[in-house]
Amino acid sequence: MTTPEDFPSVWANLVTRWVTADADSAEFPEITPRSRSLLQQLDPVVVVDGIAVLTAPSNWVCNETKKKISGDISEVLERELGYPVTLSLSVKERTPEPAAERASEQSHEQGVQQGVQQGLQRDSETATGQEELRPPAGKPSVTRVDAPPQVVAARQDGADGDRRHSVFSELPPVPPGPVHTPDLWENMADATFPGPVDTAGGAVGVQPSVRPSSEPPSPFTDHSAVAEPVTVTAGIPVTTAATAPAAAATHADDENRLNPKYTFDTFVTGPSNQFPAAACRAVAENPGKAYNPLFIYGQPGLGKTHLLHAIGHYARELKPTIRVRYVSSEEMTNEFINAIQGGPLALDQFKRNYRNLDLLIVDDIQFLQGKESTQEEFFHTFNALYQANHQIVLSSDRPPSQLTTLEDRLRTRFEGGLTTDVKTPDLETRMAILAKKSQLNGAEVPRDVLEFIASRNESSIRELEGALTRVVAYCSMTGEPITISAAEVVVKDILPQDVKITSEMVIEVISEHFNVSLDQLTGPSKVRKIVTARQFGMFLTREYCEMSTTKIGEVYGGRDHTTVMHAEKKMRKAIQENTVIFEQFQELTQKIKSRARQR
Ligand SMILES: Nc1ncnc2c1ncn2[C@@H]1O[C@H](COP(=O)(O)OP(=O)(O)OP(=O)(O)O)[C@@H](O)[C@H]1O
Repeated sequence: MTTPEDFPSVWANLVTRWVTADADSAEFPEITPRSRSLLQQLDPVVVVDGIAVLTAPSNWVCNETKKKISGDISEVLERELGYPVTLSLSVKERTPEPAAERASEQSHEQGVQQGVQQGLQRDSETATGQEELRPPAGKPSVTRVDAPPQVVAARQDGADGDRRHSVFSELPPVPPGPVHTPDLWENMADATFPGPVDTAGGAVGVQPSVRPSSEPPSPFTDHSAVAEPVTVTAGIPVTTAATAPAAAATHADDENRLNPKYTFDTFVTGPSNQFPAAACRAVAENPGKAYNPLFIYGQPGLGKTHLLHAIGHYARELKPTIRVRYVSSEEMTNEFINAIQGGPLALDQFKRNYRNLDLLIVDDIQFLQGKESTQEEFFHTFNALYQANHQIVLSSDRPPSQLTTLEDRLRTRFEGGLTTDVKTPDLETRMAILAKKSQLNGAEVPRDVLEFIASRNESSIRELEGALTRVVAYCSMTGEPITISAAEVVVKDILPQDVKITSEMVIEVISEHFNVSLDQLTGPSKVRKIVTARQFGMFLTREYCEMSTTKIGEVYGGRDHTTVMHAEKKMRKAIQENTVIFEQFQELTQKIKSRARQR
């Protein structure tokens, strides 16, 4: 396996073979003289968790490479390394004084850091019409982890899992001091997330969204807040809240990432979720003592994320100094890669961020599957927190026993506490949830309309919320009162029961409707029509296919999950604000659903 250390030599060897290969070589795609020159100007930095980081000497080289040979590079690297690779390409920063060697190193590191961040957060590229960089169409973006050198060394020790040294195992102790800092949300909620939006007399609210990597779309949600990876400064082992230092504690509350709308107060309980909700409350009341770890699983869209955030809020309400952090496993992986790029200080800081917590909440842990080095680090973080009686809460779309490609030692840890599942809610509960959502968003929706919507789908609250939003938006736009007949117009084709929609069906309909090919949808084109079609496709897939943003990104040409999140956010907003888009959306939905019924 290629380690991050090996990557520069692997790259050098690859480039040499490629540029000297015959035009009809079976091993390498044909390369033009210009592409050859581009290739030779790239510097390899690292490959971690399936992301290969390269830097270019200038913007021009960077952009040309993205345009001309990024697909070929991914393909060739994938063959060479034996697993799918996503490219992260950035411009190597220049230092003003060439003699200042250290300055140059630092700026190179910054460039690398940016490179990883750019690679991992590509939604802004889509937003601004810049080039995207991705592996060839149909290839997954990040599926495999190369262990960092330290981790590999630890494995070669042959020590067992518990006693293995992690890359972060030898770190300085924490100096004492208080930990509480003001809640970022308290200060930022208004600025970041608009309040209820009144559309023509209606009451369509816009909720905050803070789930950076795999946030399920709420129909009232503005997904503009894609969280940035964290960059901090020094590393420490686990300590108790009472002894942690002020200086070291700035991160915990600022970075807790709790969505203010997801509390126990806004969570509706019923037979389907009573037990997990009670377990979550117990954990918030007695972190580290009640059930540790608490593992919640269930189908997408049934409220796991909501419960996870609620634990964090309630725990902080009961004990304001508690250090809490909510993170998705994808975000954690991204931070880990950034930390590796940042060198020892950043790695130490990464460790501090996680091991200095009293309550660590990790959502969608299934995405850790296949990411070996992140798993390795998480294993040590888990042990450190657990041994210090600090609480860990995890969620997944499946029980630990079905996380088949997760390392056994991690799976065993997950199974060591309380495992509980959120089930599909009954009609009463679904109605109560919709009523709560309407009330929270200031929309007055009659009970019979709530029942009508709630009875159309039982497997995803997210989908029901989507239908509710559309009904409210439709009535606002047309000035009609919210009645069953108005709801029927909107909902009849978007929530038919017993119809399974696949991403392939969505793509077929999108291709026909916009007259774009599959290659165009999954390719790099930035032509407006194709971008619109692609964004509609991603959004509709997210709405109807119960697929994570990561999986959807893979289907659409190996794009990053943040690109999908961006598309979702944009479409959701457009549907609520623009009648033409709303109608287009209705039409597409109708076509997709009727295609699904024909199969
Ligand atoms: N019991 C409930 N009470 C109130 N809202 C709920 C409830 N269950 C689900 N929801 C709402 O449904 C939406 C989707 O829920 P959530 O994101 O928590 O699902 P999830 O199970 O984490 O999905 P995924 O597995 O895709 O991450 C959210 O807006 C959430 O507030």
